Parts: sequence; structure tokens; C-alpha cells
Amino acid sequence: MNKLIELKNLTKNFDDQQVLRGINLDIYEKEFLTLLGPSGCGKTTTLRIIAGFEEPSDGEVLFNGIEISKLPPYKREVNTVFQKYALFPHLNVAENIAFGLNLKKMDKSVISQKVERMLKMVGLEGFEKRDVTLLSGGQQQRVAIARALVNEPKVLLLDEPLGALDAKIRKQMQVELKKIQQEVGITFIYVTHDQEEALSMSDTVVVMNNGEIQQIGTPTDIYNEPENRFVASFIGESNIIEGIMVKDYLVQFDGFEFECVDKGFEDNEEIEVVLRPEDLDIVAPEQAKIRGTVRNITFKGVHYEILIETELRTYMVHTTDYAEVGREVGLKFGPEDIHVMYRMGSY
Ligand SMILES: Nc1ncnc2c1ncn2[C@@H]1O[C@H](COP(=O)(O)OP(=O)(O)OP(=O)(O)O)[C@@H](O)[C@H]1O
Repeated sequence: MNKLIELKNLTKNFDDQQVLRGINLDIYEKEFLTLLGPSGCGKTTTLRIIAGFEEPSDGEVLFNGIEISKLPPYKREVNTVFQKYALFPHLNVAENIAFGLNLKKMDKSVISQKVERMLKMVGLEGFEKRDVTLLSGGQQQRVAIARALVNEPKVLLLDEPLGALDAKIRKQMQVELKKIQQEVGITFIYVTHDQEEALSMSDTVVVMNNGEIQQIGTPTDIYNEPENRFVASFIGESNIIEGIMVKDYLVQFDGFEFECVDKGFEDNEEIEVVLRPEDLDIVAPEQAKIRGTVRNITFKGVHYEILIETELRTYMVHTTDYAEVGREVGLKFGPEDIHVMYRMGSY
């Protein structure tokens, strides 16, 4: 796939606060890319620089290989959808969608064809004449998406577009947004602090913290192979343990050596290990190196969350098997369940 946008060493300062500290990112045609991170990490600022609402303090934004950092928003082939729908309350659904095309003085019949196509795409056929103020939050956001897409941008920027919707509608809209993106076949750059949303929709997830990119990867990479403690703890739940990479394929933690599938670290390098709760099995104590006592069990709907206290720490296990509190147990996992990461601060 072709590279569409390149961010090169972007920095941004507001007064004396540095909110972006050297962002390097390639974004491709037809990609669904999500900027994911906690509040204040710089996601929106990055998006606003791509949109042209904000100028970087340093660094470059390239679009199809051409530097556009100084180009005003309306000259860029991007459109933005915000969390607040910002629809025109005095215009109906069709008029809201047609607004930009009317400004361009496009032929009326072409406009109405385009509006019809957009309404169909966002699932609002028959809503043309509706008053936008009477629509639900999810419907209003569909209108906002249609209004942005009707201009046929090369890139759609979405800043927490589902943030104001309740959980059920949000889930439904996630599925639909992904479908719309595949149908229009353009690049979506999506901002969210919701890891589940990021993992379920994106081709590529960019995890950010404190103005820096922590990891770029597919949802499975990010979940299964987090590169550091921040990514591992921000995405999903994990047991994170300090250890030593004895040599390729052999790691030591909690006083034992374990075979693993990782390599490429220095011999005896200080590392951290991630064990996902769902990758751990509870077995009889004599069947495992790590042993402990069940301290708590909580029913979570699909699985139990079980806390097991060992001499050194408390492990979290997600399993469908019940284990009564107070029982002595062993913790079993295979080489592929151990994910070795660089220690924070040492990479
Ligand atoms: N116009 C501005 N003037 C001063 N500071 C700003 C401005 N815009 C953003 N900031 C600051 O920059 C930092 C990054 O903000 P940004 O909105 O990019 O973060 P974010 O990751 O999108 O967070 P959120 O999810 O809360 O929107 C924050 O500390 C914010 O207060």
C-alpha cells in the first residue's frame, strides 16, 4: 500500500509545555489507524496538526510526499469528525450533508445524488427531511460522518467520535464505522482513549504516552507483544514481572528459569515479562514451579478472576474453572505465554 501521510519528528509546545516530543509516523492509503493513549498524551494535538488547525513547533507533515505543514485546513484533502457533532440546527439532515457541496455551487441534481448515496452508506435512508435536533446521538453522529465523507476527502480524521454515546450504541457504531471505512476505501485516523475500541476497529494502533509514541502495530501485535510496561498495562490486564533474559529462549523470574519464545536480547539483560491473565492455568501445586494460595475469586460473566498470592507477588488469572479461596495451587503457562519486554527506561 502507498504511503499517504508522513509525520517527521513532530514536536509541539504550548507555552513552556512540550506536548509532542518527536512523533514519527507513516500512514497508508486505505488504512484504519488509531491513536490510542491516556488523556493529555497528545493524540488530539497530533490530529489537529494533520488537519491543519495547529502548526507544529518543529518537524514536518508530508501528504503524498509534499510538505503541507503551512497549508490551511480547507486546502488539505482531509475532513474531521469531532465528538460534538456540530451540526447546523436550523438545517435538516439532507441540508446538513449538502452544506459543503452547496458552497461549492455544485449542480443540484449531483448534490442530491451524492446526499442519497451518503445517507444509504450511514444507514439513514428516509431521514432526509428530519430535523437534526430531534435525532438521537448516534444518528446525529452518522449525519456528521456523512457530511464529512460527501466531500470525498482522502482522509477522514475522527476525534473520539463515539465518546458521547452510550455503551450499546457505541459498540454498534464501531462495527458500522469500520464497514463504512472499508466501503469508501479511504484512510481513517481515529483518536480514542478506549483500548477495546482501538483493538476492535483498527488495522494499525499507535499507542501514545506523554507526547511520545510507545508502540505501533496491529491490534494483535500490540496485545500479544507489548514492547514495554506502559503498553502492556494500558492494553488489557496483565501480570508484569521483572526478570532476567538469561540467553535466547531462556528467561528467569520469581526464582525460576522458563523456556520462552523470545530472543534478540543481551544475555543476562534485565527485562520485564508479561503474563496475560487468560494465559495462566491453575493446576495442582506439584505440577508447577510457581505456587501460591487462592486469595480471591470474582465472577466476571464469562470467566472468573482469581487472585493467587505467591511468596513474591499476587498473580491475576482469568479462567472458567472455579477455585476456592484458601486452596494451595500451582500456576502453569507455556513458553509462548511469556512475553518478554524491554524494561521501562532502559530502551
Ligand atoms: N491550545 C492549547 N493551549 C495550551 N495547551 C494545550 C492546548 N491544546 C492542548 N493543550 C495541552 O496539550 C496536552 C495534550 O493535549 P491533547 O488534547 O493533544 O491530548 P489528548 O491525548 O488528545 O487528550 P484527551 O483525550 O484528553 O483529549 C494537554 O496537556 C493539553 O492540556
